[in-house]
Amino acid sequence: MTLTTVSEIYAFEGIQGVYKHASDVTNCEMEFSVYVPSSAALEMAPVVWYLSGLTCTQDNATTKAGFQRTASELGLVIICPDTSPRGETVPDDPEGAYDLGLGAGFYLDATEEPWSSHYQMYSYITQELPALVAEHFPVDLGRQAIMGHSMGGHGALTLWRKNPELYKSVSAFSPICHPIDAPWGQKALNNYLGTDVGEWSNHDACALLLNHGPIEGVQILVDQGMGDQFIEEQLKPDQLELACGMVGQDLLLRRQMDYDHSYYFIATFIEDHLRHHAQALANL
Ligand SMILES: N[C@@H](CCC(=O)N[C@@H](CS)C(=O)NCC(=O)O)C(=O)O
Repeated sequence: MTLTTVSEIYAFEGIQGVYKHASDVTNCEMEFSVYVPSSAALEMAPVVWYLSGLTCTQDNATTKAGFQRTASELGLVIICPDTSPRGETVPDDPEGAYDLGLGAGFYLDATEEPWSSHYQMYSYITQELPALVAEHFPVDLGRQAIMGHSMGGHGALTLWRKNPELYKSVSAFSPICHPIDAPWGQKALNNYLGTDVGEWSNHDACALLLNHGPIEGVQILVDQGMGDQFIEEQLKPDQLELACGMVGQDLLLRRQMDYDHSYYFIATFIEDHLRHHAQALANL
């Protein structure tokens, strides 16, 4: 599969790159970023996938999360995909709202028209992009972790719980924990998957845990700012805590006083998340 380099910049002795490629899965051109630490020249590196939230591209986390210093120290490759398919032919929210369509792929495979021909972000992230990355970068796909923010936190938790054999470690900032019970999630699931609420539960972290049980030996790390304006209506961390408690899933939910939903919050704690993943991946 062909890859085009958009940019490559030297950072903390590694390379922060942005790349684009034609995706057969999302049926359009996609961009993503990869940070490769210098240690990957000697040994294939473990990978952390970072899934972003509503309105984001690969660029937000790459330029604002500040992960490069710790990734370099720990020898982690960090991959930031885009949050949706892109381009003139890709459908968007009819009213131009930020919570559906472009920038709002919700990390699932849409089954409904007009979304299904492009909005296949689940298959893109779990299959097509890893295969492409393995062809072009020094990555050990036997050691993968996944994390994300908000909609990307929902993506990280659901992709992990559906694929524990792929992702050996998981964490999230301010995740949408229970999308079937939140306006952002209900709008997206209704549009992308149709009205069958039974199907929605395959894309809801709380429902997946309750229906399929815990993953032994994995601790979920979640940071949630208590000054986040979306906490009550959209994010519902208490629901995740309840679901984990009910099934015996190990969860470290850190309620961080005063922090909001922004990248300042993420930048403050991302080092802890990368150390959490490095430790889990080192034990494999
Ligand atoms: N634009 C929305 C909020 C969108 C939002 O907060 N997006 C988060 C993810 S859910 C984000 O990361 N935004 C981009 C950024 O801060 O760089 C609003 O005004 O209510």
